[in-house]
Parts: sequence; C-alpha cells; structure tokens
Amino acid sequence: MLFLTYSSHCNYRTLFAAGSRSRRKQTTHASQDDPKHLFSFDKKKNPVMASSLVSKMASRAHLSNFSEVGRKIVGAALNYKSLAHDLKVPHPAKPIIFLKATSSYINVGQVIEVPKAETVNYEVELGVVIGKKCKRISEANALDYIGGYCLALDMTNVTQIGNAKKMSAPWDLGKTFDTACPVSKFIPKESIKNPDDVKLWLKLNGNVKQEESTSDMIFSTSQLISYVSQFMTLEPGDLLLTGSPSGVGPVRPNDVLECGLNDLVTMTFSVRAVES
Ligand SMILES: O=C(O)/C=C/C(=O)CC(=O)C(=O)O
Repeated sequence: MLFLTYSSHCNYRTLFAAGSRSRRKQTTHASQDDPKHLFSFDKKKNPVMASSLVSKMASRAHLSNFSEVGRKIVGAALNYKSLAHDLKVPHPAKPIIFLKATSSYINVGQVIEVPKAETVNYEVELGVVIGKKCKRISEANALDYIGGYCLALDMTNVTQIGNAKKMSAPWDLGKTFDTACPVSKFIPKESIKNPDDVKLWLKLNGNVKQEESTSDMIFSTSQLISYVSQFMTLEPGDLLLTGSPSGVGPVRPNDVLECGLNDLVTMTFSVRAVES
C-alpha cells in the first residue's frame, strides 16, 4: 500500500516496507536510503521533515514501478546524429514524437515477440522516468522534473512502419505492438549526473551492434522534455524514450539481445516468433 501524501493515517512502517521492498528488487543504492539514516531525527520534533521524507519515499516507491503505474510512453525518433548519418537523412528541425502504449512494456524475464513474416528492429535507448507533473515547462527547468531513468529497447516493426509510410498513416502498429518496450529496473535520478552523457551499448547474439554516448543526441534530454510538455502534460511514472544511436537492425527468432547503460545496468531479452 502506498501513501502519496502525508496524512494522520500515514503509517511509516507500511510505507517504509513498500519502499524497502521496491529498493531490494530494483536498486543497489541502499546507503542513501538506509532506514537508520533516514530516521535519525525525532519525528515528533520535526513533523515537516517527516512529512517531506514520507512523500519522498512514496514517490520513489511509485516511480520504481513506472512500467505499472506510468500512463504513457513518449518516444523521440531520429534523435542521434550517428543514426541520421547512417540513414543519410537531415537532422530534424524539431523533435519527431510518437507514442507507445503502456501495454507494450515487458520486464526482464519476458520475451520479445516478432511476427514470422515481418521485420522488427532493436533500438537501444535511454529512458527518462518523469518524477513530477509538468506542462509547458522551459528547457532550463526541465531536468527538475526527472524522477529517474531506465534502459529501454524501442522495438520497431519496420514492415508495419513501411506500410504506414506508403499510406501516409501513423506509425502506431510499428511502434506499439505487445512486447515492443522492454525496460530495465528503475535507475534513481542521483545515479546519473548528466543524462546527456551516458554510454549505451547493445549486443546481438554476443556481437556489439550499438555503442554510443547520449552526447550524440540531436535534441538534449531537457529539450525533449520541454518540447513534449508544450503538447501534453507529463505525469509521474511516464516514460520518455530519447531515441536510438546508429547500428539499429533486425532481430530473428531465438536471437538474444543484451544491452547496458554506463556501469549502472545491463539487461538481456530473447526473441521468439509469433504468427503474423
Ligand atoms: O523510419 C523508420 O522506419 C523507423 C524509424 C525509427 O524507428 C526511429 C526511431 O524510433 C529512433 O530513431 O529512435
């Protein structure tokens, strides 16, 4: 059970237990949330501090479940200079934004499904988990609204996107099929000092296919958050996929994808065929 704001009914023990369970599963950053450290003040003498602490813990527990509680996944396409160079396309003048349904999330242990007669590409990406509700925020303030991060794969059905392009139709069927958004555990915001300078890599069956720093992004993390927030309210738990560097390519049944972000997280997913 989670309490998002402090109230007279708030039960520190229950709330702490929720946060603690979540941390055990999701992170190794025990020291900063060590209960002894967090509770080394007198709650009766410091009610404001207690209230703020409870909110902070509730918020962390909530965000660490972003793939269950988030209401949208917003993607940025063609956001790496290296990919634009590979594809021989100009840099977009404004971010190219698409949505993925949250039903496309899968977590480690689940399998990516690929229709037998269609081509699905892997795309490794930095995912930004929104921490606070925001609407029409400036680039200067955008990083304040980040709650944390994850490593993500923006699995993309290029057969469907090709069909959509021919009809000038939206890309949805190529971006938001079931299993199209494999994600890692939640990475606390403090673990990444600068989201515009983290290293992403991906191996397909043990061979490196993608390896790039987010410093190659065309639009920075703050530019993307600010831009998206001009059009839609971003809410806690929403995920922003920041685009994929060069080296994207197709997966086949029984392939194994392994990817990583700095030395913070790695994740592995396998691929299976399903009927088209
Ligand atoms: O043009 C296509 O067929 C597909 C493009 C993408 O999937 C682009 C991205 O999503 C990206 O660059 O991250």
